[in-house]
Amino acid sequence: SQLHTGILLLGGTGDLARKYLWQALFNAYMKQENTDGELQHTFSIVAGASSHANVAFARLKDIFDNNVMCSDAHGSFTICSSKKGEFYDSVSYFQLIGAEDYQAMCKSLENSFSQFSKDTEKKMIIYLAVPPRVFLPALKNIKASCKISELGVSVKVVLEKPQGRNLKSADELSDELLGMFEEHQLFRVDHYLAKSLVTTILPFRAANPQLERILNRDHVERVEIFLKETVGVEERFGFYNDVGVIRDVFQNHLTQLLTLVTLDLPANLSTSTTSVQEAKVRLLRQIPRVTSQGLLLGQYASYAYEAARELPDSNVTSLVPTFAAALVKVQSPRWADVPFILVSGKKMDERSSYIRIVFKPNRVCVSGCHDDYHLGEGAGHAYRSEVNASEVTLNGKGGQSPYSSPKQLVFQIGHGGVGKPLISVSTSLGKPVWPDCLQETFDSEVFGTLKKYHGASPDAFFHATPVSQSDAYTTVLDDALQDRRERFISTSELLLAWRIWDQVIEPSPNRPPRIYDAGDPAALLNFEVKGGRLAYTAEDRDQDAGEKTREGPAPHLQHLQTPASFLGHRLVSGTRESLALHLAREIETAAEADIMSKGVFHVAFSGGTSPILLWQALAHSFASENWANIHVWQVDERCVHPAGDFRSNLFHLDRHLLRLAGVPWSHVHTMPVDLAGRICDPELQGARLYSDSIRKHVMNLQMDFILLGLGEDGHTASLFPRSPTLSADSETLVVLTDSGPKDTPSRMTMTLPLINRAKRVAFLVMGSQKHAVLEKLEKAHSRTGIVDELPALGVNPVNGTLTWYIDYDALLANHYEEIKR
Ligand SMILES: O=P(O)(O)OC[C@H]1O[C@@H](O)[C@H](O)[C@@H](O)[C@@H]1O
Repeated sequence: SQLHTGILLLGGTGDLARKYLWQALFNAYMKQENTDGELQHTFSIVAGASSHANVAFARLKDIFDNNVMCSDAHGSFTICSSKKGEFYDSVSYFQLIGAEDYQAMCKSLENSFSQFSKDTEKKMIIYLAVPPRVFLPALKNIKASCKISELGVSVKVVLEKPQGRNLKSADELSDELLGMFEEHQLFRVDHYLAKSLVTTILPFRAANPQLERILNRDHVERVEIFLKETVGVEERFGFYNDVGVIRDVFQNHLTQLLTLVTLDLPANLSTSTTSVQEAKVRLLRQIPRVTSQGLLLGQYASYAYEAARELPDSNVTSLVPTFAAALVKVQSPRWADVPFILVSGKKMDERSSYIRIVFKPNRVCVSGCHDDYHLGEGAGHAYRSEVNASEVTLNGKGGQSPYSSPKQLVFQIGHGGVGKPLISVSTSLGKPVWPDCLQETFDSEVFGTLKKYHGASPDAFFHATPVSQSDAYTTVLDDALQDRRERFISTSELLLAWRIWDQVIEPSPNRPPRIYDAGDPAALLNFEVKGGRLAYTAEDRDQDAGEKTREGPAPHLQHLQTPASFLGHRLVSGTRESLALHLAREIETAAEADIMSKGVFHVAFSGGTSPILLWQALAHSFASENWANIHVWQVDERCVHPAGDFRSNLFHLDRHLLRLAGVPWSHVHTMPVDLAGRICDPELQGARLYSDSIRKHVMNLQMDFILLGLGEDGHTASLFPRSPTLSADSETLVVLTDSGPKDTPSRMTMTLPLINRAKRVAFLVMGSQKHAVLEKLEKAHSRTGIVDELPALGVNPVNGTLTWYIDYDALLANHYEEIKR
């Protein structure tokens, strides 16, 4: 008999298709080639996207050259290479924009199906690897234009995430989809379910009834489900900034993993296709919604800085979480009160994804307790069913006590320093039965030099690795081709999973994420489970360990000797993130001292992208009661409408500091560049008005802290080379200037005499593009009359201090790049 499958891949030139789907399609194509079975299975493949065919084919060619590979599994390399050519030639492409494009595409599909006889079974897969806003319009067009069901073709739709933004929108989307297709035609992908190790979880459980008997509240202390990544958002800001970590991985991957270890096993796993989905639905119904008490959020320190470059128009970056930890409960007789701790983050100390089931200690230790397992501080206590002492350590391997490890069952899904995905069972739990899909393993290839694995020696476990190491998308496609639904998400599952996260999904200024440094050397994210709550263990400020790492270079740079001064003034250097945290800390200390002695602190900020990290650090760590005594000023401002123009310094200051920190508006002194809608009109004397405010509020015209930046041409504030404003007399505090780069708005700026009266002045200089100008300053600074060329050299506080904060990129440029490598 014969089977023909037409695959329509929408988003065929996109990121997902490039990274995974074309390879998976090619694997499926080769698999059919290698099968000598009776069934003759042929494919036709149509790709669709919004780009013009010329552009699309160039991309497809590039994908086939660089991303689609022949491997050992494909047999002879020469044959495989020629098959790859054949496969590529068989792909047709359609630019899909309007209805007529869909009609042309459908015609071609219909033609390819009509070539087959009545006896041929015909199937079609519509794979939607496109942003969700395209799902419905694309499907409606296909429904309207393609008459394939009339040709006896059965249709399946494969959908990627995210499906909705919250419960309501997911519900609406599902309604629309179910208006067009039957439930059994919808294949919602969660690629985690198709990871090789994850596919073995249920068979492993079924093969081990003795373990199944202890997978319950009487025996399980807690379950940790972790997905830690070392990468940041990279080139995906457009997607991620709208989504955040909870929508990105909690609602789907982590929730799904939770169901796999907790669902009641269906009686016969292999015979039923829907019973796993049904068991998951029963389980999901027993999970109460996650509340804000059970949730911690974080954002890596350079996120807003990077996002501001990628998405200059967005104003929500400050609250988007890139890290979260959540406490989930399953209110069933089997699992009630067991804490499920779900954690995921970008830019973490290691890449690792796993489910770790920690069993309760079952012995009472009276003496020699150092050999016994315990969770928290103080040995000697034994059986502990409460979780209030369980601290979850995110920084460093496994975060165990120095004592011997607990009994545990670990599903190491990926990475974590081990060479293969593994199921690992503490030897003290007895030897498990490995079903056919797993094979026992213990070799140096797996553990390399790793001494500790989830807090114990690797040989304290029995380990097995999946026999099949297929990549997830190959499995996804294979399942869809074979109509296997158990690893896809049903509509009920999807909606129940959204329900769990619905209350905590929207970022809120009342719950700003904690800012952490990449890799979190200060262990700022470790937390405790206290009753029904999660709480960070480390204070954001005042912690010794944190202090050290914030001030010193990152570990791999410890041998890096940087000078202690620059141009005769104090120099602080570090990575971009550590520098921002350090400077924030110094501003806080200065503010606390001044508020204590005179009740007020006047700080003036420059604009640009460099201070964003600093503002973030200040907004999230600075005690809110202090803001009541702080006045915020602007060093300079561009002549644009401040409210909606991202060129405005105030716009960024507001987005990353003022609105988050709750600075009282009466203390925010914005430069009056917009008076009654007239922008920097000299007649209205905005500069004089700002000078008057300074005279009114600031004793002796002495600002307590002025933050300056440095331009590549040597400018600072808005004092540009060869500008008449450089020779302002000591009574002129603020001026309008149009001496900046051509074609940019003119500006309002503080003058050198005002800046030089300040108590503390800081230059913040970040990025390798600033290296050359720093060298220029060094060479020129002892020359006289140079300020006109390099205005930054005119900054010399008369009675105050000057500190240079320069990040490694700016200070060391290429040399730093080499060291990092
Ligand atoms: O562990 P994997 O397979 O690399 O998957 C993790 C990825 O999963 C994706 O679904 C998320 O959108 C990404 O943000 C995340 O990086």
